[in-house]
Amino acid sequence: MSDLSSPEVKDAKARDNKSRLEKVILTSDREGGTKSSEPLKALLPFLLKYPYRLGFTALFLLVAAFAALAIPFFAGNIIDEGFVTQNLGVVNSYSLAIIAIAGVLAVASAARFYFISVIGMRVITDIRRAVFDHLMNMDVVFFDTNRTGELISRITSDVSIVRGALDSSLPVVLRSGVMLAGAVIMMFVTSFYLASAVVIIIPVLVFPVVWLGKYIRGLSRKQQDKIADLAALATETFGAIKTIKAFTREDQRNEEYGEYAEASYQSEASRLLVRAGMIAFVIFLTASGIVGLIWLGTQLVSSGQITVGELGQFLIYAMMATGTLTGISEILGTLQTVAGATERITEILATEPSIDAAENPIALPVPSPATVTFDDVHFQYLTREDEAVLNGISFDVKSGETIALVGPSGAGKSTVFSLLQRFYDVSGGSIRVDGVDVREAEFTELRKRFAYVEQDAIMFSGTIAENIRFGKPDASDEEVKEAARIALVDEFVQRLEHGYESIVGERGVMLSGGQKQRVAIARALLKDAPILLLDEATSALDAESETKVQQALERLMVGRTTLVVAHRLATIKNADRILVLEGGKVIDEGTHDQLVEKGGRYAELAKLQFQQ
Ligand SMILES: Nc1ncnc2c1ncn2[C@@H]1O[C@H](COP(=O)(O)OP(=O)(O)OP(=O)(O)O)[C@@H](O)[C@H]1O
Repeated sequence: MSDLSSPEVKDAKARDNKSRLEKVILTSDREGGTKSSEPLKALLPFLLKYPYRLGFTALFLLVAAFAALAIPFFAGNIIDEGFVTQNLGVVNSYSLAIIAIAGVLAVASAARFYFISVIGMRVITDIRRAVFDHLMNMDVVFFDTNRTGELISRITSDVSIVRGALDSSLPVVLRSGVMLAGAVIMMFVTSFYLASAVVIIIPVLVFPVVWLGKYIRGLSRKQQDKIADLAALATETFGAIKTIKAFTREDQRNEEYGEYAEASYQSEASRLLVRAGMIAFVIFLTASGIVGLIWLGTQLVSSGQITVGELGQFLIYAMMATGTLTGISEILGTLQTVAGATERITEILATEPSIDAAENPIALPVPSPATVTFDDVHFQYLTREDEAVLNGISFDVKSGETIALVGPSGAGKSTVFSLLQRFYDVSGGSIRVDGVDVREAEFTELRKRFAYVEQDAIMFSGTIAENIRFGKPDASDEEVKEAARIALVDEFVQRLEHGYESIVGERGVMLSGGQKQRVAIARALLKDAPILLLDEATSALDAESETKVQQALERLMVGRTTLVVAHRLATIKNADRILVLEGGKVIDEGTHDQLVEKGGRYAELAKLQFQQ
């Protein structure tokens, strides 16, 4: 104890807690976004997984670009030979050549479109799966800290933005890049003098475009953050719709949503304004450049330095080049949005669990002795460092014993369950399950030892059968029905039109509180774990439901070691031992009768809590 309270130890622990907490917090929420200028690079590993498809895309891209570049060359020759020298035979063959090239261009463009769109969708699917997989492996602290709606927004809205870019912007950028290079080369081949004039204009266009692009990226990031705020607010609101209606808070929620939506609109409007300015700038400069070229070209034609056909040919190449520049400038704006979105997605991938898996896990003994030991356990939540929830708790639960945890609200009873399943790590002391420190055991193996019945029975959208089968995915229909029968689910299912195939609704809204609890008990029965963690519901059920749930629970407890956060006198009386928790410590221990006789804190609590 003395070690734990020394200032050095406390400092070291505070530092350790801070670094563990930082690992799970999304960067943008921590410091308003990273300043890294290259979040798009994070997409590369996802793209490079498909070298063949990329190869085909590049091939068709080049074929299409060459075909497009060849057309003006023949067109120039048609002008010179057809108009100027009136050689109509050559015009015919050039025309046929142009049609053949157009055919190649058409096929190559279609193939390029197909390959690149499919890669885009493939990459997006991979990203979505990688992010969800990562989230599934994050610990409870992560979900305590980050808003659900925000996470949903990142894996839907942000991922869609990246998808849009891979689908439409990336092909244009690649195509424009190749076309620009090809057009510039052909311009030099056609007229070195005129091409040099163009090369002077390009940087004047490119620099402001790049500079504005960076500015737009900041704005896009802000816009996406605002959308995440919207999603977070909506998710919370829909999840609490009854409370909101009961407290008649619809207007307030509407107002808040309106504020966020307007803020999102404002930041998008400023981004669009900058982009619009950028487009105007580029169009004006390119148009002026073309006029300048025509003027210069006409001088060269009249002085006989180039032919009319060459000037026509050159102008088509110049327009192609400036056309691609206009496209690129628009897309640079889009790419900045994508960079913002990619950043928000990769931030999720960069988070790490605050709890480390055991490096060399120790196997839990088989068969399970079903024992639990708390040895001087200290604990505070990382997110609330100054509040010690458990302050040196020690107790043993023997095989087959039923232990009731009682204590005032906030005493840390549910926390004991979270620690047992290693949702959080203890700050001091140790917890052993079946003789093995929970930090040394493998997560899945440890969690298989427990059947956890939560205070609010959690239901998943789907049927009653699916909800029960959650306890053992490979259970046969017979096993599901058997569990349902023991947990007294069968009784009410019989009365439903679709029986076990009845839909429970989102979060089980179509079932009553007592029915949900019985489904949760059937689920736990099916899991058939050796240790039962039971967080009894505090919400009052009617007498009949209460009795049914109680009966179902008693059947579930048979032959299992049970730890129960008890709110019912019946449970308390049946317990082998009661642990009284208060101020983060076990302040008393014994059977109900012993503790009542003692007349201490338990007697007071019992009087208040279990009078009825
Ligand atoms: N995820 C969390 N993050 C931070 N603090 C938490 C978290 N969960 C619980 N706490 C705090 O830890 C303390 C113990 O909570 P716990 O839920 O274990 O109490 P309890 O004894 O089960 O209470 P009740 O009987 O009201 O359910 C409380 O002060 C609570 O505010």
